Amino acid sequence: MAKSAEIKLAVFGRAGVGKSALVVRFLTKRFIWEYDPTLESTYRHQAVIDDESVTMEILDTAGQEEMLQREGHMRWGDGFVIVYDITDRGSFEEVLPLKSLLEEAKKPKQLTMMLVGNKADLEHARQVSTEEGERLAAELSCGFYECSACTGEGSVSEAFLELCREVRRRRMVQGKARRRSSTTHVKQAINKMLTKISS
Ligand SMILES: Nc1nc2c(ncn2[C@@H]2O[C@H](COP(=O)(O)OP(=O)(O)OP(=O)(O)O)[C@@H](O)[C@H]2O)c(=O)[nH]1
Repeated sequence: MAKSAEIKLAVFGRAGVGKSALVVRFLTKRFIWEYDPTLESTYRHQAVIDDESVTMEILDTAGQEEMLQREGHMRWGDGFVIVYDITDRGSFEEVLPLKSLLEEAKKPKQLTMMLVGNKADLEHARQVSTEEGERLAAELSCGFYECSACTGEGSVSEAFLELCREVRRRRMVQGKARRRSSTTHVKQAINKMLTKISS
C-alpha cells in the first residue's frame, strides 16, 4: 500500500476567534463552548482525500504566543489556516500582518494558506462583510471560507481538506521543478564534457 502523505497544518489568529473550536469541529464534528485559552495543542488525524491517504498534523496555536514560539510554529507548518471572527473587525485587521510574518518565516518557499471567517452564526453582530473576506482572500491569493464552528455551517471540514489539497498541489509542482532543474544540470555537464572533447 502507498505510504500516507504527511501534512502539517497550523491554525493562527487573534485570541478568541475560535481556532480551538474550529479544530475540534473538524476532528469531532462537535462544538465545545470553552477551552483553556492559553493552551496550544497538536492533533493527528488520518483522512482520505481524493482516494489518497493523508496523515494530518494540526497545530492549534494560542492567540497569545511569544515571538520566538510563534516563529517556530510558522516554520513548522506546510499549510496555514488564518482565522478571524466576523464579529471582531480587529481580528480581521490582524490577518495581513500575520500573513506577512508567515511569508517571512517560510522564505524562500511559497506560502500555502486558507482564510477563514468564523462565527458566521452571529449574523446580528457581524462587523466584517462576506465581500470584504472574499476581497482580502483574492488579494492574498488564497482560498476563503466563512463558517461557524458552533453550528457547523459553511463547511469547516472543506476549509481544512481544501488546504491539504493545495499543499499537495504545491508539493507536486515543486517536485517537478526540482526534477527539471536536476535534469538541466546533467545536460549542462554532458554538454561541457562534449565541448572539451571536441576542442
Ligand atoms: N457563537 C459562536 N461562538 C464561537 C464560535 N467559535 C468559537 N466560539 C466561542 O468563542 C470563544 C473563543 O473560542 P476558542 O476556540 O477558545 O478561540 P481561540 O481562537 O482558540 O482562542 P485562544 O486559544 O485564546 O487563542 C469561546 O467562548 C467559543 O465558545 C462560533 O462559531 N460561534
